[in-house]
Amino acid sequence: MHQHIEKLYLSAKKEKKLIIGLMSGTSLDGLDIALCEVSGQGMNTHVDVIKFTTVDYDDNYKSRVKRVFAKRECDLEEVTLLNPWIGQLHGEMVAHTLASWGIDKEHIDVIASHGQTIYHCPKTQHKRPEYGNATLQIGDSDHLAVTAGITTIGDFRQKHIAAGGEGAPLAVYGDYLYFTSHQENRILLNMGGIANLTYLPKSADARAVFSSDIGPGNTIMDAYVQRHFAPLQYDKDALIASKGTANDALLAALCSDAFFSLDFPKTTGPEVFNLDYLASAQARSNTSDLSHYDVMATLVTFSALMIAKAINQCSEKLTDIAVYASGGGVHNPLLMNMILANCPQLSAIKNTDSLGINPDAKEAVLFAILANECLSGGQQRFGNTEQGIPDITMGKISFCD
Ligand SMILES: Nc1ncnc2c1ncn2[C@@H]1O[C@H](COP(=O)(O)OP(=O)(O)OP(=O)(O)O)[C@@H](O)[C@H]1O
Ligand SMILES: CC(=O)N[C@H]1[C@@H]2OC[C@@H](O2)[C@@H](O)[C@@H]1O[C@H](C)C(=O)O
Repeated sequence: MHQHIEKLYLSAKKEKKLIIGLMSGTSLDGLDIALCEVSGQGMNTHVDVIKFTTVDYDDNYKSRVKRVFAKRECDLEEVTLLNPWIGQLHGEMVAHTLASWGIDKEHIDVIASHGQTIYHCPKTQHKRPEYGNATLQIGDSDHLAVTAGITTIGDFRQKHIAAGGEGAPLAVYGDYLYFTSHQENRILLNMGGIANLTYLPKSADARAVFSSDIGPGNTIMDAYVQRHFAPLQYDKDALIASKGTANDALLAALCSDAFFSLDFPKTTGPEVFNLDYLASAQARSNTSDLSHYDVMATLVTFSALMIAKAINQCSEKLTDIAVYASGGGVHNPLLMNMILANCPQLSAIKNTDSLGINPDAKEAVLFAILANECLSGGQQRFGNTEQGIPDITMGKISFCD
């Protein structure tokens, strides 16, 4: 037997594994690295996040990725060069982080790598009947594995599409396995660049759960701040938006996109919700001369209203429901207060800290759970392909030499 297959086989049988979950999201802020001790599988999965950090991307990374990120047209040579370059960079980031934690790579069973999404394109978006759903993550895991010297499981989204899904949100798998409660109905809300939610009724009926993207979380706000308030990268603590007033006409134009009328589950990305989307809404609503502060106030209201609408749609069927938030949006007080104000059935929105997972680490933990399922799971049945949850094992395995 090949030594790597044998090592993986032994890892798969272990009671507890050390898995590094990696997430590089649509905000391009940094690489989230979660060192997780994972035990069990399926509904018996247990995760302890032993260490967590975000390694910030420098301007060089951001500007290189932005040349191709969410762009319909770009230089194909650039994409080809970025694919190994990001994989190597992520490998170096993991190696440096492990060294700073004083942890030997030999103790790590596998890395679970999301890669960097550069284009997401479900059928509802491209509307070309000859093609199916599609998404592209780069930062190839062979390069990551060789650089870090650790077996890496990556490219999780393609199997989801191959089995009939849109390649996202994959959150439903981890959320169902880790956050399902028999005591309360839950919504897990994540607000990164794009906001999404997972609906987890306490019946724990796998055919009733689903995850769906909602629309923008921070992505348009971040892009606007980067263009008009450089060198700021985002509206820290909503200091900019708090100085403005939301404009009703612009808000109505922003909320009118057909995406918001589609049923759950659905997916989207910065390919749709970007500065061009904002400019078009401003042109249609005659609000192109609004102050930057008023635009920011409108954008945060837009995100909050669409998120609240999605929560309200989920809670229609259930009277008591608890919402647990994660992602960088939890740090935006204006966003959080506006969501709560528009969900009259909720007395509070907690964050996933209260369920044992740091809200900034949650997506990286998800990929550690998916890697654990790839190695030791595979028995969980959702019976729910039409809700975007095919019963599949995701991830491709890259050995380190
Ligand atoms: N203190 C803060 N105040 C306001 N916003 C904040 C704060 N901290 C983080 N954010 C927002 O959170 C964003 C990062 O969120 P996160 O890391 O969850 O995104 P991501 O994982 O890249 O996105 P996605 O989940 O869509 O892939 C920042 O770009 C910023 O907009
Ligand atoms: C294609 C892609 O990278 N989508 C991301 C993005 O970021 C949030 C939202 O859009 C979600 O659908 C997804 O990530 C999370 C981790 C998911 O798949 O659940």
